[in-house]
Amino acid sequence: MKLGCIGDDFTGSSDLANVLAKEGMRVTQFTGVPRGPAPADIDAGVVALKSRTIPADEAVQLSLEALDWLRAQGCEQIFFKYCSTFDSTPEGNIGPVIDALLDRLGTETAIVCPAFPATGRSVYQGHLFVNDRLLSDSGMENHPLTPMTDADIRRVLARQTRRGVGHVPASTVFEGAEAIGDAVAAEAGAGRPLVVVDAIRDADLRQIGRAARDLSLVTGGSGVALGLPANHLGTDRAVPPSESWTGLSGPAALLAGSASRMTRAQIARWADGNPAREITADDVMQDRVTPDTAAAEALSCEGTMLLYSSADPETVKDAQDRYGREVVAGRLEAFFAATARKLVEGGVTRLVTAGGETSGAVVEGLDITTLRIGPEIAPGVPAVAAEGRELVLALKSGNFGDEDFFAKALATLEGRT
Ligand SMILES: Nc1ncnc2c1ncn2[C@@H]1O[C@H](COP(=O)(O)OP(=O)(O)OP(=O)(O)O)[C@@H](O)[C@H]1O
Ligand SMILES: O=C(O)[C@@H](O)C(=O)CO
Repeated sequence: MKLGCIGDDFTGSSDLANVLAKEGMRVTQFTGVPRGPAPADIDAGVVALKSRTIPADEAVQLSLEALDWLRAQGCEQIFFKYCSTFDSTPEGNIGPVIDALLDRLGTETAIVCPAFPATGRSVYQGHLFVNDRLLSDSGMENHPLTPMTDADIRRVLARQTRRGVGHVPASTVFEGAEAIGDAVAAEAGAGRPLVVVDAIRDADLRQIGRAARDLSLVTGGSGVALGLPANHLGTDRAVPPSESWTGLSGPAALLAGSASRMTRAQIARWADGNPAREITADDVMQDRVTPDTAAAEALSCEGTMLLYSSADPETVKDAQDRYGREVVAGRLEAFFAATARKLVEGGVTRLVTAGGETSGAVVEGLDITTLRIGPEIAPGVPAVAAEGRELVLALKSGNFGDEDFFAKALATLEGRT
């Protein structure tokens, strides 16, 4: 294995694996740090952690365990994947994890680049945009767990790290890999080794990837991984996942715990003509709906049932105020994990989950250890197959996909691409 990756959530990890697979790498996604060795025939491994919103010291600990395992597998370069909207709290976990990885690697410099133009996320003058909005005005300011109220990534990161934060502006990025490499080195030399690099197009990301060839640690959204496979692979490219994917037919179910704008629009589209059942925070907190009853309803309905807790920001905030943010999130995630288990026991072979935390809870709840990467359903969302099981999934980040994502995902999971 040449490229070792650590993802801070499960949807983000499959987003990254998708980019690497499309660029010709043989990639496997692991749930947490594997106990045994990696398969011998892979170019990249993505260790998916559920570390985005846990306490910073726990995120650091898990990330270091992942790093140690990846280095033991012979990885030459480490990639730390976080969200393209830089989801984090003022305490972290992005800064503390980067600091710890650099310390353990015995090096100082890392690129920081959340840009992912295919999904509208660009970094310009150190500020993160979602389409034509600053991050802080994109809806992310209302995120249930990591509200993002500052679009200046340099400032956000500076609050989380003990290292200096530098910047390479777009004007330098447009000059290409050599200029980027020189500018990164100059920032590091000036005591600012965590270097936020502007990127607005895939072409920029490819140049940044070339410039990062000799860095032990690269960090960012999946976009900046676009340029990395070329550094590691010769002409020996894997068969594209779309060509080897067969999919599975059989019963399906949709589970949505993301409160993001796009997921809510996707739910509205699906619910217009298909079975859909809202699970409120009160339903779960007061045991009015249990995994048994929800799964039984989904398994017995005509068509594919969508179970969703997703709600508008006011409703989510109201539930958080009454029950506590972590408590309600934890109970809902446990509910979806247990429901997924019942659904799979009941014969479901295709499962779509929306929301990073929700997807992480479901994958862990299903005891899936290894995921094979299939074809792309939407930018940032591949179909994936649970190794050794009759189960295919789509783990969708909250804001990814367009309004008819659920229908598209079910078709791709069935092999109808
Ligand atoms: N009705 C609700 N009330 C309170 N909390 C909720 C409600 N519905 C979902 N949540 C919680 O909000 C969190 C949403 O996070 P999740 O990562 O699943 O979605 P997301 O942040 O939109 O996705 P992504 O991280 O991929 O962008 C989860 O912890 C979930 O349990
Ligand atoms: O980078 C992104 O936006 C996604 O892969 C993600 O991490 C959302 O949870």
